[in-house]
Amino acid sequence: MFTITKEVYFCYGHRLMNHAGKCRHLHGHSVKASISIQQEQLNADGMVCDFADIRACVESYVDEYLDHNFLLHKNDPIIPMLTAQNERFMALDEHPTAEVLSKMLYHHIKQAGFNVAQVTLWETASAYASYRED
Ligand SMILES: Nc1nc2c(c(=O)[nH]1)N=C([C@H](O)[C@H](O)COP(=O)(O)OP(=O)(O)OP(=O)(O)O)CN2
Ligand SMILES: [Zn+2]
Repeated sequence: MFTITKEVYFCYGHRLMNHAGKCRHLHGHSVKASISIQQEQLNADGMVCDFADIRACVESYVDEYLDHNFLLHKNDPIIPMLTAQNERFMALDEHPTAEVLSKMLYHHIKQAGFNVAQVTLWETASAYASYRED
């Protein structure tokens, strides 16, 4: 089994509504997503797939939904204020944690046809979450 990994960087603002500590306040992250693709066999070019194809797939999703966006739970009371100010945000059914965001990226990449093994989202230099389906 071969596995390749591509890293993509972007940033977002968010808050975790029910967090007991500082993360319930509005704040932002400059993050790294690490996307691993696996295949039993290499293609005719000797690759699992081209790193550039992974980047294009991930960046199209990131640019549309995540990068420089504000990620909020759908029940966050700040949403009406952002709407009134014509500010950009995305309301999620789940809390915008690193776990949830790595799962969202995983599903997009899988739906695009890649044999994705795992997505890891580094939210800070010391904290990351991974999603995979075994
Ligand atoms: N399981 C999770 N825990 C936390 C998440 C998360 O997504 N999943 N998110 C946050 C905050 O949004 C943010 O990521 C803060 O994380 P933390 O590691 O506490 O950040 P710090 O830089 O302050 O931590 P240091 O220990 O000072 O490096 C919180 N928890
Ligand atoms: Zn955070």
